[in-house]
Amino acid sequence: MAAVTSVFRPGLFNHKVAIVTGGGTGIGKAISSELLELGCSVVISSRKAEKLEAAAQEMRQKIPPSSPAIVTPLTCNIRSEDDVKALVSSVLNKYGRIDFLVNNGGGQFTSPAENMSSKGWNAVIDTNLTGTFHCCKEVYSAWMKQHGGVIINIIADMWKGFPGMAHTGAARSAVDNLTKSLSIEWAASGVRVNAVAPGTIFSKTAMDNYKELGPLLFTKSAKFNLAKRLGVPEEISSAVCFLLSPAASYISGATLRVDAGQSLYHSMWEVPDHNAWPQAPEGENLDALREVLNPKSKL
Ligand SMILES: CCCCC/C=C/C(=O)SCCNC(=O)CCNC(=O)[C@H](O)C(C)(C)COP(=O)(O)OP(=O)(O)OC[C@H]1O[C@@H](n2cnc3c(N)ncnc32)[C@H](O)[C@@H]1OP(=O)(O)O
Ligand SMILES: NC(=O)C1=CN([C@@H]2O[C@H](COP(=O)(O)OP(=O)(O)OC[C@H]3O[C@@H](n4cnc5c(N)ncnc54)[C@H](OP(=O)(O)O)[C@@H]3O)[C@@H](O)[C@H]2O)C=CC1
Repeated sequence: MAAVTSVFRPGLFNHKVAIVTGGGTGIGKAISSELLELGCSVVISSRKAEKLEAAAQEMRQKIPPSSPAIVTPLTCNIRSEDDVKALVSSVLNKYGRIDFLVNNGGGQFTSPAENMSSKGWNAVIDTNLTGTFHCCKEVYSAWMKQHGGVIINIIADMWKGFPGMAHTGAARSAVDNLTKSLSIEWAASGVRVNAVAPGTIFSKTAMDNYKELGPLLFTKSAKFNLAKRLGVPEEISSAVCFLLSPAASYISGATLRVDAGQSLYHSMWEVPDHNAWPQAPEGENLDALREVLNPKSKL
């Protein structure tokens, strides 16, 4: 299979250093691979050491000889502040700098809100909101406050609510807002903070997260955007690389929707037909509406 090649200039990120959470799979793997190709050393980080090591091995094979970049796998559960502190400290000990942070690690399960346990709700909020906060805060305090840098938060298409995944919708909306707050608070340190909101992006790992429901969820979702197809992780990676690059030097506090217009289009969530809604108030407008709906009716 042909390798994807970055549209950006080789050497664009030579000698820069990035942390990409969830960097060993799906979207994070595409981002890490593109950064490595462009000369940026990348620390890929998530909870499972074996998975990370395998991903790092695969990435090493693909770094072009012209790139000075190194990939380092380091485990970290972003839900734990201590883990995040240890990660940032290890990166600074090894590389002496952190130019970019990509908060990509995260996820959720599908469930109607009424069936979510408090533990399940908290797992998703802790991962996607608090985990992102931990990483932003630690990288800022330990490095970017003095040296500047760029942070990208990966969120989701939660603009019209997120039925079936209400926990993640709430967490990602919060991260959208956090992105704006941090961009203002940290501007004077030369830190840009932006977010990317992907549409439905296919990767094997993303689909497998939903077990037997995965293939149906992803295939069904393909028609709910203007492209009439699913996105792939490389289409998120190029947007992230743009926002990290000097080409985005005047962009901060923004969220870029990379969703082929999915968020403008209709939702895949069907509201069943029902008669449970309160009736409209009687009056001339309702009478006129009845006439339109049923012209022969005697009102
Ligand atoms: C077309 C549809 C998709 C469109 C949008 C796509 C968006 C994507 O984000 S795709 C990427 C998907 N990838 C992931 O979600 C990967 C990361 N996800 C996770 O790690 C989990 O989903 C997590 C965030 C919930 C964390 O899980 P875990 O580490 O196992 O958490 P805990 O062991 O601490 O306990 C969790 C607690 O949460 C509840 N729970 C977890 N999974 C489910 C489930 N499948 N169904 C119902 N409930 C679940 C449950 O209460 C767990 O507690 P216990 O019952 O005691 O185990
Ligand atoms: N694919 C899609 O359609 C969309 C994805 N997104 C978001 O994009 C991001 C990447 O998802 P995608 O690549 O598609 O799916 P993946 O399931 O492949 O990636 C999720 C990554 O997050 C890591 N992760 C999960 N929990 C933690 C944690 N507590 N600490 C550290 N790392 C963690 C996982 O690694 P490990 O389990 O080893 O910790 C994994 O590498 C996620 O935040 C996802 O929710 C947003 C919108 C749409």
